[in-house]
Amino acid sequence: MEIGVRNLCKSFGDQAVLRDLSFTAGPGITCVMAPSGSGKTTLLRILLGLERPDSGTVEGLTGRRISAVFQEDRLLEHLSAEGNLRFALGREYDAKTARALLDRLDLPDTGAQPVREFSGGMKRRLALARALLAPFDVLLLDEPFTGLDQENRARALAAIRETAGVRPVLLVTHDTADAEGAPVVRL
Ligand SMILES: Nc1ncnc2c1ncn2[C@@H]1O[C@H](COP(=O)(O)OP(=O)(O)OP(=O)(O)O)[C@@H](O)[C@H]1O
Repeated sequence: MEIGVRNLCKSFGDQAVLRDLSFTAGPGITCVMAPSGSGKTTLLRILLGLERPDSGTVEGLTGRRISAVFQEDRLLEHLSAEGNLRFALGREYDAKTARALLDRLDLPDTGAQPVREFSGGMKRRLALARALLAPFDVLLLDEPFTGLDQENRARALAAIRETAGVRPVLLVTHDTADAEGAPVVRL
């Protein structure tokens, strides 16, 4: 399956944010390179159906389950790692599957410790784990490696690649290193 973005335009007042943006995202990772303020959040909000474009269309998302890592972690700070995953995944939560992924992401067992006591990188990895554990057809990742060192970035990228398989992933970043051979779309 693929996502087709066709001639997307979006302005706020007289500020054109997306100007005739077109691209196709096929199986696996497509990197969206976006300098700050270039409209990446606006693009993701349009893909999530939270914002309407002025013109243009998005193909391939109707009826699809989208899982996302947002620019902010959007975790429940008073809950533990497990509490966050249980809350988000409901009946889909499986302790063994979750632990295996958290191990892959190098997130140790933090027991009942609330997320507010986590480091930024730990929160980011938990947000990524939550997105990867949810059932999805399409994955939208907004700078998922923020706060991760090289080693953990590589682990996270490998986990994303393996989990997504042939399902489309839009990996939004301003770091060229994140592309690693994936097709690149520039905003
Ligand atoms: N609802 C809105 N009303 C008015 N202007 C907006 C709105 N949303 C975004 N903008 C403007 O559109 C431009 C692009 O915003 P957007 O958040 O999409 O960029 P971004 O690439 O995600 O930026 P950053 O990487 O800094 O988060 C910005 O100049 C922003 O001020």
